[in-house]
Amino acid sequence: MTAPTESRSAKRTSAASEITTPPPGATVPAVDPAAGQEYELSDEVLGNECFGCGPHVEHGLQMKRIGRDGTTAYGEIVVKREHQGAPGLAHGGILATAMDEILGTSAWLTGGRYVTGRLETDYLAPVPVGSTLYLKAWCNGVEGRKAYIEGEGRIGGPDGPVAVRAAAIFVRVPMEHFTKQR
Ligand SMILES: CCCCC/C=C\C/C=C\C/C=C\C/C=C\CCCC(=O)SCCNC(=O)CCNC(=O)[C@H](O)C(C)(C)COP(=O)(O)OP(=O)(O)OC[C@H]1O[C@@H](n2cnc3c(N)ncnc32)[C@H](O)[C@@H]1OP(=O)(O)O
Repeated sequence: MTAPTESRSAKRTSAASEITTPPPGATVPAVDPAAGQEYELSDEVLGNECFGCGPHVEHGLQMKRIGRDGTTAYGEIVVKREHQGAPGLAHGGILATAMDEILGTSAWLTGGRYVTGRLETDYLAPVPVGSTLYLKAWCNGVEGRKAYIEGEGRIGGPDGPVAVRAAAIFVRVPMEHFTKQR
């Protein structure tokens, strides 16, 4: 019989796998003022029908972008009944969506237009319905069209317990990526 071991997620301090860890030489771009402009405009420009951040999407996450520092983005959501999986607890897919939204925000802060290519999520603690999840995401590096972004969600506030961690590759796309589908 083998001795019980600490859970893998408890030992890990980052959600990033080999795939979502930037290669040597990837750099974090200095913030382009134009990217900041997109960010300030985001509620007006995209915050309409977005499930993640649209302020009027009734059962959406209505994530609020509450701050930035360079390419680091801060946000928060309140977990609603409509976001449940197990009774009284947030659905894992909803939490992944919240992470996608805040990580995507950090990617856009690097100065390009990005879509999610790969998203990895670690769930560390259950998130009760009614709680506020405080979200933070930062850029670990950009190489070619790929931005390597990481983040976390904490229950109750910026110093609350970490409930979710995520790491992702966002891929830079031209504007036509969005316009040609319509
Ligand atoms: C999204 C918001 C748009 C609204 C715009 C308006 C205003 C914006 C204002 C503010 C925005 C603020 C925040 C945004 C917030 C949230 C974001 C939510 C994001 C989403 O919810 S977005 C939806 C889900 N997302 C998709 O719908 C993508 C579907 N997909 C594709 O459209 C293609 O698949 C694509 C384009 C990804 C690549 O296709 P492609 O042909 O252009 O390029 P290619 O395949 O060559 O990949 C190039 C390099 O990326 C590597 N690569 C690609 N995929 C990878 C993977 N999975 N794992 C590891 N590496 C990967 C390759 O390995 C290669 O690497 P290398 O260069 O080293 O060879």
